Amino acid sequence: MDVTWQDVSVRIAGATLVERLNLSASSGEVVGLVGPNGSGKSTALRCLYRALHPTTGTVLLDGTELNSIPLAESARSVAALTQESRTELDFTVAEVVALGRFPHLRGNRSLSGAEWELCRESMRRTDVEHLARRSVLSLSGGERQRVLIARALVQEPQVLVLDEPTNHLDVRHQVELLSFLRGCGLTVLVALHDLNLAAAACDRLAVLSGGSVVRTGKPVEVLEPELVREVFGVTPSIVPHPRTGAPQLLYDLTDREGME
Ligand SMILES: Nc1ncnc2c1ncn2[C@@H]1O[C@H](COP(=O)(O)OP(=O)(O)OP(=O)(O)O)[C@@H](O)[C@H]1O
Repeated sequence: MDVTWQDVSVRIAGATLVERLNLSASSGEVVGLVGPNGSGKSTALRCLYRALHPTTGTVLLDGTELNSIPLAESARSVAALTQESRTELDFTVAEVVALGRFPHLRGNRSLSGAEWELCRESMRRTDVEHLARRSVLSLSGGERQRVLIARALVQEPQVLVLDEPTNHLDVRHQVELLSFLRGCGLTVLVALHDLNLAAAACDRLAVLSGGSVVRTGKPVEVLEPELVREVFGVTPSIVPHPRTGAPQLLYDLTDREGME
C-alpha cells in the first residue's frame, strides 16, 4: 500500500508543527523519518494513523484521501506503535496482543483458532511468547515494547507506523526489530533517532527540520557530512559499513569543534 503526505501542514494553537510536508512511501518500502527533536516526525506520523488531522494538505493511502476512508477500514490497514501506545490496564500479555485483532472483529465474535495461532506466531517473532501469561504491568520497558509490536503484527496491517520503536530495547532486540522491519514486506514508516540503525534498516530516509522534509533519498545519498552538520549540528566522521556499505556515523567526543 502506498502512502503519500501531500503538502501537509499542522497548526495547533498558533504553533506550526509541520509545514507543507511532502513525502511518499511505495508499497513494501521502509522509509525512516529522521531529524532533531521537535522537527515534526511524530506529528507527521500522527496524521497517518489519524490521531491528528492536517490543518491543510492531505494524506493518501493508495491514492485515496485518508479522510474519505472510514476509520474502521483504515484501522485494519494501518497499525501504529507510538509513544502513546501504552496500556495501564492489568491485562496479560496474550490479552494485549489479542487486542490487535479488534479492528477485524464484528459484533461479539471471539477470536478463531487461526487468530490465536497468529497471536502466538507474533509473540514468537517478537520473543515474548514466554511472557504470555504475565501481566503487562509487570514487564520491563523493552519487554512491553515488544508486546506492543506483537499486537501491531496481529492486526495484519499493510502499513506499519512506528515512532521511536527502539526506545527501551537492548541492542539485540533493536537489531532484531529493525531486521524484521527490513524483511516484513509491509510499507513501513519509522521515526528513528539512531542514524546508524536508520541507515542500516531503511530503503530511504526523509530528513525533517523545522516541520518540513529537507532531503529524501537512500541513506548513502542523504547522510552526507554537510547535511548532518546543518540539520543536527554535529560533524561526525562518516564511513561505509565494511560489509553492507551503509553509511555509519562515528562521533569523536573529544572534538569540541565537531559539536555546535
Ligand atoms: N499539541 C501541541 N501544541 C503545540 N505544539 C506542539 C504540540 N505537539 C507538539 N508540538 C510541537 O511541535 C513540534 C514538533 O513536535 P513533534 O513531536 O512532531 O517532533 P519530533 O520530531 O517527533 O520530536 P522528538 O524527536 O523530540 O520526538 C515541537 O516543537 C513540539 O513542541
